[in-house]
Amino acid sequence: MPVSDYQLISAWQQVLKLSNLEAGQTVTILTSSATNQQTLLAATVASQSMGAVVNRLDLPPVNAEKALSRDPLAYLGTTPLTGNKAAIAALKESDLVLDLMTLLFSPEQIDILKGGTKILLAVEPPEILVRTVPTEADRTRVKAAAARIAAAREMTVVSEAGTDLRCPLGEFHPISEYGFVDEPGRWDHWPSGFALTFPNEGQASGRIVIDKGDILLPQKMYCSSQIILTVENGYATKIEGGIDADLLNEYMASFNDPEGYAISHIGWGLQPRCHWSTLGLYDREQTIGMDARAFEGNFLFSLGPNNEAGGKRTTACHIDIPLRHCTVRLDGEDMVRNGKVLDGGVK
Ligand SMILES: O=c1ccc(O)c[nH]1
Repeated sequence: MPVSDYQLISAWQQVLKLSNLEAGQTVTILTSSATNQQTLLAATVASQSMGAVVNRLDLPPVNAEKALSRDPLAYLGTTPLTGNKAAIAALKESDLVLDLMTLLFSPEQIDILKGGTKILLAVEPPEILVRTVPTEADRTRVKAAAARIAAAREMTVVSEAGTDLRCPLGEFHPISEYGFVDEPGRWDHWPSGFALTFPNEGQASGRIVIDKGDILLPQKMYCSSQIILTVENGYATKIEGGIDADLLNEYMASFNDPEGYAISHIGWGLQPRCHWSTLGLYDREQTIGMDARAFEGNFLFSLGPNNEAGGKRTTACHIDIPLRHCTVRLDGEDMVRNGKVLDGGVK
């Protein structure tokens, strides 16, 4: 249901304060044709209320003829910034970019962050943003979980449904997503609340069972039958099951890119204000499904790119798959047990 402009402006002011926005700094709000107009208004007013110099950079949409979905996270890599030197220059000159368009997993985003610019992605509907306004406590939990991942050499995941996955770690640093950008060069996503990393290139192995009720994104569907992934040398070499497996297989085959079958990020959800059931209450195009990615105790894995963490793999195909009822271990210690976050996983 709708939130008032006052509520959304207040939420943006809290996020900008947590992001250490200072008077006189430059904020550039990145928009495109799908940008939520109330979010744009609230981000603009909140930035101005804190004394920032505010710009808006509106870019024409791209990829519509290539993507099979209108979800901005469904077709990654090229963005309206690709080859757009003037736009990139403006963002590099900004202290803070509020991305109301979606740059995720783009080489341009990585390049802009290198110069110290902060980027905050925020494209969920206003009422979801207000419900999931980040807090210092979110940052504390997520960073503690990321520190556990940074110290680990192996993540293993098992479930009663039959998941039995082994991911050697160490090649990539973990990524904390807690909803605000408090350090120069940081990217984050509001809403969020999860820690993730990437398996060492080519080393993930075992089996992943996507069980009934587990979620496929960007399909935005709860599986009604099991999908069994065989994982060898870092790639899903077989995707087997019934109609749900057929839907996933056909969608991924449409990219005609073997790199789309690589295991991408792996981690677990830590956001108590996000819920597994929320996806079923929205039409597909009303949300990008961040409740599904961040709900506390999920095991979130994905297929596709790893350039976000410094890997070489860029592919347009990106599938996020949050699983319930998994046990996630780091070097043999339970972080999440059957879908419940334990002390180690930063309860
Ligand atoms: O915030 C996000 C969203 C999608 C994704 O794959 C990673 N992090």
